[in-house]
Amino acid sequence: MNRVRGGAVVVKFGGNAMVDASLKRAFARDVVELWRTGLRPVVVHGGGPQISAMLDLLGLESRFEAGLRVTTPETMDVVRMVLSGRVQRELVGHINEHGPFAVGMTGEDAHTMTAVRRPARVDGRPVDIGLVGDVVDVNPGVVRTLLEEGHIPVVSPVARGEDGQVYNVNADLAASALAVALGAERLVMLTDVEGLYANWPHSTEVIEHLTADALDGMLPGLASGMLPKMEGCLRAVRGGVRKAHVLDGRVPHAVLRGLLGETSPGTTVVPGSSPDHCGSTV
Ligand SMILES: Nc1ncnc2c1ncn2[C@@H]1O[C@H](COP(=O)(O)OP(=O)(O)O)[C@@H](O)[C@H]1O
Ligand SMILES: CC(=O)N[C@@H](CCC(=O)OP(=O)(O)O)C(=O)O
Repeated sequence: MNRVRGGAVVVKFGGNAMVDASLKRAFARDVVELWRTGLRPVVVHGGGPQISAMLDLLGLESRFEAGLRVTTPETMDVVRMVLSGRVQRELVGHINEHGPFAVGMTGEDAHTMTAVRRPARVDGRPVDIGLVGDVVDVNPGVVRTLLEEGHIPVVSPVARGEDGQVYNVNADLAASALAVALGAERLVMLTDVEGLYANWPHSTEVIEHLTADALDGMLPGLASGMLPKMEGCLRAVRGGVRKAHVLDGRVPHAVLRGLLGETSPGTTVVPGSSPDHCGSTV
C-alpha cells in the first residue's frame, strides 16, 4: 500500500484550513505520524486570512487580483510578520509538542527560494500587484539537510529576489516549487473545501481524478482560491511529482487518509493525459 514510505512529501496547510485550534493540533499530530511511518514531511503553510485580519486591525486594505494579494512594501512587512512571526511559530509549537521535530524557516533563508516579480492580468489587461513573486529557483539544500537530520521543516512562503527585494509568494505555488525541487513523492494541499468542485459555485460535485493535460485546459476557467492551488498541482506533476492532492483540511486526519489510505479523498492530479494511475494511493 505504501510505496511513498521514505520519500519527501510536501504538505501545504492553507490559512483557511487552520482557522480552529483543534485542527492545527490534529494537523501537527498527523504530520508527526507521517514522519513515524517513514515518510519525510515538509510543511509549507499559508495564512491569507490571518494576514487579512492583521491588515484590518492596522487599518490597511486587503485587495486580491487573480487570487493574489496586492502587496505594497507596507503590506509586505505585515505578510512577513504574520507568516513567519505568528502562523509558522504556532505550527512549529504544535508539532514540537510531540518531540524535537519542527524547524521553522522561510524561503528567504539560505536563498532557498528565489523569486521574480509576478506579472498579473485581469480580463486580459496587465495589473500591478506589487511585491508578489513567482518562484524561479529553489535551492533545497537546507530543507534536505533538515530532513536528513530527522527534522520536519515548516516553511513560510516568502522568497528573496535576485534584486535583493523580498517577495510575497502564494503558498500553493511555493509548496509546488519546493515539491519539484525536492523530487517529492507527493504534494498535498489542505484547504477548506472537499476538493476541486466542477462548475463551482453552482455545484459541489468533487472532481476526484484529473490528468495534467485535462487540468491545463481547465485552468483559465478557475476562480480565485482554486486557481493558484490547481496551477501548483499542475506545475508539480509536470515537474516530476507523481501525484498532487487537494484535500479537505477540515476533516480530521485528512493527510493520513490521503497519503496512507487505500483511496484518496478529494481531488488527485496525475501527470500526462492518461487517468490510469489516478485511483490508488500508491
Ligand atoms: N472550483 C472550485 N472548487 C472548490 N473551491 C473553489 C473553486 N473555485 C474557487 N473556490 C474557492 O477556493 C477556496 C479555497 O482557496 P483559499 O481560500 O485560497 O484557501 P486556502 O487558504 O486553503 O489556500 C474555497 O473555499 C472556495 O471558496
Ligand atoms: C501573493 C499572495 O497572495 N500571497 C499570500 C500568501 C499566504 C497564502 O498563500 O496563504 P493561503 O494559502 O492561506 O491563501 C497572501 O498574501 O495571502
